[in-house]
Amino acid sequence: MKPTRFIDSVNCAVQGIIYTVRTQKHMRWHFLAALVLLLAALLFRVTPVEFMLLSLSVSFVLFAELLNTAVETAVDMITPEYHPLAKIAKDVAAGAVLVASFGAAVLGYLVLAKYIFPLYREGLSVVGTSSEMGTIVSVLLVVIVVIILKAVTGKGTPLHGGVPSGHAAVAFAIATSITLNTQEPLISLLCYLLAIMVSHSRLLLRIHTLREVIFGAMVGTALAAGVSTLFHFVG
Ligand SMILES: Nc1ncnc2c1ncn2[C@@H]1O[C@H](COP(=O)(O)OP(=O)(O)OP(=O)(O)O)[C@@H](O)[C@H]1O
Repeated sequence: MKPTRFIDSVNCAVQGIIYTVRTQKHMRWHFLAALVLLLAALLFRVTPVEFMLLSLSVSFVLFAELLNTAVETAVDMITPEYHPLAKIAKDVAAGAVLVASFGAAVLGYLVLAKYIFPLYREGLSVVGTSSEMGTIVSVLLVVIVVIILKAVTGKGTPLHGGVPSGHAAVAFAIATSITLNTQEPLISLLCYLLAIMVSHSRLLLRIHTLREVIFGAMVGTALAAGVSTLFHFVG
């Protein structure tokens, strides 16, 4: 039955939001990100203008995801079978979510960077700045540990498959070493982004499972940070 009262219309709108949260895992991630952003805004006591910008970007992402779900549902109602036009409609709607999310990430970074960076530098000073020698040692150590682990588990070759992912381990070790060498948050962020892309490619090529890649990333990060801490306290 069509709603006639305002309160019934509001109820329908809330039901739409609940349906999206229940059925779309991306919406649940967006809500989680919104919660984290809200807590960060409270914690760092951002200015009213900054809060307004953060709220706008979060609302825009949620708005785009709701529209995406509406488009998907309408398309499924018209044609549950594969259709090139259905694909275009769904891909464009998903593109809208991607653009909104990217914009929110850039805005979140620009607003929160000045609050987070000092804490970030303080945290890094505990581990210490990696020296040239420390960087070389940690990358070599990662390669050796990966080969040993692959030999012990009996799966994969040094460059292909097995536990853990050597590419993920080395990529994360390099990203960690660069982070400790430069102590520059943006450079660090970009390096970890590259490490994630390298790791993701191993999943796409079906050479490693998600677990192997995550384990590799953890081994690489832990060894690079560990070697740097050792050099920091011994040197
Ligand atoms: N009927 C269809 N015809 C052609 N392609 C389709 C059809 N249904 C889905 N697809 C393709 O599959 C993709 C995912 O569509 P789906 O309906 O499964 O959305 P989803 O898994 O909720 O994805 P998201 O919310 O991340 O966009 C679409 O972007 C589209 O490329």
